[in-house]
Amino acid sequence: MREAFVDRDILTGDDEAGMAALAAEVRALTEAVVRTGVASAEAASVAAEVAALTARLKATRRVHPPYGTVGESGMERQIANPVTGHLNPIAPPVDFKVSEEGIVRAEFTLPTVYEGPPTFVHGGVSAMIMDQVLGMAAAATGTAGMTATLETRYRRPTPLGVPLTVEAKASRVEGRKIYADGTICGPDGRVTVEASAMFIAPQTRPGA
Ligand SMILES: CCCCCCCCCC(=O)SCCNC(=O)CCNC(=O)[C@H](O)C(C)(C)COP(=O)(O)OP(=O)(O)OC[C@H]1O[C@@H](n2cnc3c(N)ncnc32)[C@H](O)[C@@H]1OP(=O)(O)O
Repeated sequence: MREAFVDRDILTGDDEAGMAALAAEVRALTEAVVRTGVASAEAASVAAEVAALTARLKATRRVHPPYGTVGESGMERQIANPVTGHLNPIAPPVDFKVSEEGIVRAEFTLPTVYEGPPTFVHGGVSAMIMDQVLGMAAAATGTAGMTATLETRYRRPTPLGVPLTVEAKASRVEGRKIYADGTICGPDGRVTVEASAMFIAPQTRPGA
């Protein structure tokens, strides 16, 4: 996976904060779009203004999304990650903390833009969040890998607009394979989603 980390611009301090503020506004815009009740003429007028803003941002483009400065983990931070990335408007974003025991945990609330069944979270969104938290739990063993398998068991509908808890931990490492399990719980503490995944670490090249 190391190759994925080369040739990235690294944002620091004010630059990262400015881009995060932009992403937060676009996130709010996205939620406003799916819930707005304005007439179509007003929607068309707003669309023209948004197109002008998009053109301003496209005036300068990076080859790849940037990373943030190296965190306490010693790893570059993927600030445009679609789950955790403050720079990515499609990320909720979810702020994970990793304990010394390797438990990865976050509390988060998902707005309407992630709706699947009426008033509940889309199952693919839950799977995406689980993939991320399980991957981070695997990485907490000291070895990150690519998701090879991801099994989700949807026990109950996951509600929108209320605090949810997600948690994961690696269960074992077998050679290049790292196994992890996790859950999403509703505000009542009951499990809504269980997931298990297996990650495969990159093959070590001779001399690498
Ligand atoms: C702090 C950082 C936190 C990061 C969190 C990130 C979370 C998000 C992670 C992702 O979303 S990654 C994106 C989704 N996953 C992919 O796109 C993976 C696509 N698949 C691949 O790239 C390769 O198939 C893979 C790297 C998974 C494996 O390729 P390899 O060439 O390294 O595997 P290889 O053929 O050498 O097989 C090694 C072992 O794994 C087994 N294996 C390989 N792929 C498998 C698979 N898909 N399912 C089950 N077993 C698999 C294979 O049978 C074999 O078992 P044995 O050693 O027991 O013989």
